[in-house]
Amino acid sequence: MQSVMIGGPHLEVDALCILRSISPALDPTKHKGQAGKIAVIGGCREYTGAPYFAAISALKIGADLSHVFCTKDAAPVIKGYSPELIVHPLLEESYNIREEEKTSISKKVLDEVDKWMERFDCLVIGPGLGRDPFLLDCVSDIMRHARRSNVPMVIDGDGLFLVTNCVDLVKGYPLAVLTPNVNEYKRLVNKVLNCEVNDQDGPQQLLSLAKSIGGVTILRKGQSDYISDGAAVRSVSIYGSPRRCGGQGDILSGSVAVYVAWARELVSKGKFDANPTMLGCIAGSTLMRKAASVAFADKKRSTLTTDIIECLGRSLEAICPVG
Ligand SMILES: NC(=O)C1=CN([C@@H]2O[C@H](COP(=O)(O)OP(=O)(O)OC[C@H]3O[C@@H](n4cnc5c(N)ncnc54)[C@H](O)[C@@H]3O)[C@@H](O)[C@H]2O)[C@@H](O)CC1
Ligand SMILES: Nc1ncnc2c1ncn2[C@@H]1O[C@H](COP(=O)(O)OP(=O)(O)OP(=O)(O)O)[C@@H](O)[C@H]1O
Ligand SMILES: [Mg+2]
Repeated sequence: MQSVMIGGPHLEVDALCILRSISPALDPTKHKGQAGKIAVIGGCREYTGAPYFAAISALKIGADLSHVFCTKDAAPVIKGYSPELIVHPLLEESYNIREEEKTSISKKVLDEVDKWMERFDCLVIGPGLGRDPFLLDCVSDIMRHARRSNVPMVIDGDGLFLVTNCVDLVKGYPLAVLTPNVNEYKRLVNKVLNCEVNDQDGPQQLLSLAKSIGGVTILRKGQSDYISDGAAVRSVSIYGSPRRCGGQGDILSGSVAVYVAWARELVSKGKFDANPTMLGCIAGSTLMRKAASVAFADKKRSTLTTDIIECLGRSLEAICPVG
């Protein structure tokens, strides 16, 4: 069993070693699906880019199948971005339904999503989800079902808005990963720890937050990404770019989802002695930051999220050649 050193007394980890150890070889004996099946739950009338960014990033990193569960308005738009994605127009927003049909529709949404649930190796909940109360209630039920099926879930974007207002959805669930940005982290600390973010001892506060929620892994995004499961704290500072265009967190959520799925399989086979969600966050963050640096080297100030997505493949190849 390879007990990968995921950081000594200091917090920085050997991120490249972990990324190489988790990235699977392309095994000719494997069949479609075995390299990972990811589902993004997000995409509404207001946002269609974020779920696309998360889902296509998962595919470009190496998942075999990438699904998007979104609202009927968002589906044709996201389908139009790419034939590679399997887009399910199943979610509903309040403006589109009558009060008296809410119960039947939320049951129908849950039944439809549930038909797929067991097949997924990791969910990404929140990119471009929006904040419609009815939609968020349906997603809450989907999360409860995912927990019962032991499906890992990366919570990002408006999924963090949902979880911050209802922490019990992830409380005590070790397969939950939260990926807050600066705003989302501040709101989570305010709500759960009932205090302000204190960067005098940021890692300790992050560890307390993860411990207080119980079991979850939190990836606090920033100039360095800090990661804690309530037991340990690690950081990833390698690579990265000074460009802060919107959408990079969506790439990260798709990247972490694939790596959590791959790490979980290796840990279940006894090949690693570490928390798969910690490993997945370290690897997912490293690859996203490498791709951002490669894209920035080329596009500089005009670097966009779509440029970074196009650099995912060559960035992984540079670190972990497919041979
Ligand atoms: N191209 C796209 O489609 C993109 C869509 N995105 C999606 O946009 C949505 C919002 O993401 P952001 O990164 O902008 O979210 P933020 O939480 O950083 O900010 C959203 C806005 O809402 C406010 N806000 C958020 N939560 C609040 C709360 N609880 N109380 C009061 N004000 C609050 C913030 O101050 C800010 O003005 C997410 O679903 C995200 O996935 C982003 O990922 C960027 C790219
Ligand atoms: N100041 C920074 N310097 C270098 N890299 C950064 C910096 N801030 C964030 N990052 C990197 O960019 C990634 C995305 O973080 P960001 O804070 O942009 O997420 P976000 O706001 O959720 O993005 P999105 O617009 O997709 O919602 C992080 O994983 C982190 O590695
Ligand atoms: Mg975000």
